[in-house]
Amino acid sequence: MARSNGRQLDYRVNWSGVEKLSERDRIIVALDFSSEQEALACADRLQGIATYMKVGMQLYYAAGPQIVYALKERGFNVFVDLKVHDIPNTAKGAMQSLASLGADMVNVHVAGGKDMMTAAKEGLESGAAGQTKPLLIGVTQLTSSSQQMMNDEIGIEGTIVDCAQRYAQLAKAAGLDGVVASPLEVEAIKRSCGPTFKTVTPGVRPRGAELGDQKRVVTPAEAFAFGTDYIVVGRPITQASDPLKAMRAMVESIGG
Ligand SMILES: O=C(O)c1cc(=O)[nH]c(=O)n1[C@@H]1O[C@H](COP(=O)(O)O)[C@@H](O)[C@H]1O
Repeated sequence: MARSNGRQLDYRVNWSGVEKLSERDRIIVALDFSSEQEALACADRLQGIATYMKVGMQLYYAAGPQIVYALKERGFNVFVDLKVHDIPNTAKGAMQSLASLGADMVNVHVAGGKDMMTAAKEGLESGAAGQTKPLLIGVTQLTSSSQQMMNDEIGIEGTIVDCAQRYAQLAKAAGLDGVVASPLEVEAIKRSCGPTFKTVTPGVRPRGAELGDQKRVVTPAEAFAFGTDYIVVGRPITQASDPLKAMRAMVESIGG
C-alpha cells in the first residue's frame, strides 16, 4: 500500500525503501459518492489494489474533512479535488485551510489567472508550515468540454490542445506542479513544460465503456502511452457491479 511520505508525493515507502509509484499506483479512483459510508465501502473493497483516491466536491461537501482523514488512516494517497477558482486572497485562504488536511494533491482552475495561482501556492506553503506540501495542480480545460463548446459557448478561440498547452505554461510560470487535462493533450504539455511537470488526466474509459459526460476520452493504456503521470477514473470502477473486478481488469489492461 502506498503512503505519502517525505517530499516526493509520487513515491511510496515500503519495506525495501522508497519506490516510484508504478502505473497501477497512478490510477486515481474518483470516489464521487454522497456519503462517507458509501465512499469508504468502495475504498475498502479496493484495498490492496488501489493506491490513490480522489475526494471531489460531492463527497467533500457531504462528508467534510473527516473523509480525507479516514482515507489517509487506511493508507491511501488522497487527491482533494475542490477546483478552487476565486480572487487571489480567497484562493490563498482556501489553500491554507486545505494544507492542514494531509492531502497529497489539491487543485485550482488555471482560468483564475497567474496571481490567483501564485497566491494559492503561498497559502499552501504557509498552511503546510514545514510539513509535506501537497502537489498543486491546475485544471486546464475540463474533459467534458468539446472544441465546439470551448469556441462557441465560452468564446476561447483555437484548438483545445493549444489552450491546454497555454494554460499549462501559465500554471508552470506560477509555480504549480502540474495540470489536469485530457490524455490527448499530454504530449503537447510535456513538450512545452518539460517531463517533470505533472499531468493528471481524467476522461479515461475502458474500451466500450459508457462515456457519460466525458468528451475527450481515451483508454487507460492509451493514456499511459501518451506519457501521463496519473489517470483519474470514477464511474467505470465505482459504479461497476463489482468495483474490485473492474479495477483488476483496468490494472490488467495496463500490463499489471
Ligand atoms: O479535476 C478533475 O479531477 C477533473 C477534471 C476534468 O477536467 N474532468 C474530470 O472528469 N475531472 C474529475 O474526474 C472524475 C472523472 O470521473 P468519471 O467520469 O466518472 O471517470 C470526476 O470526479 C471529475 O470531477
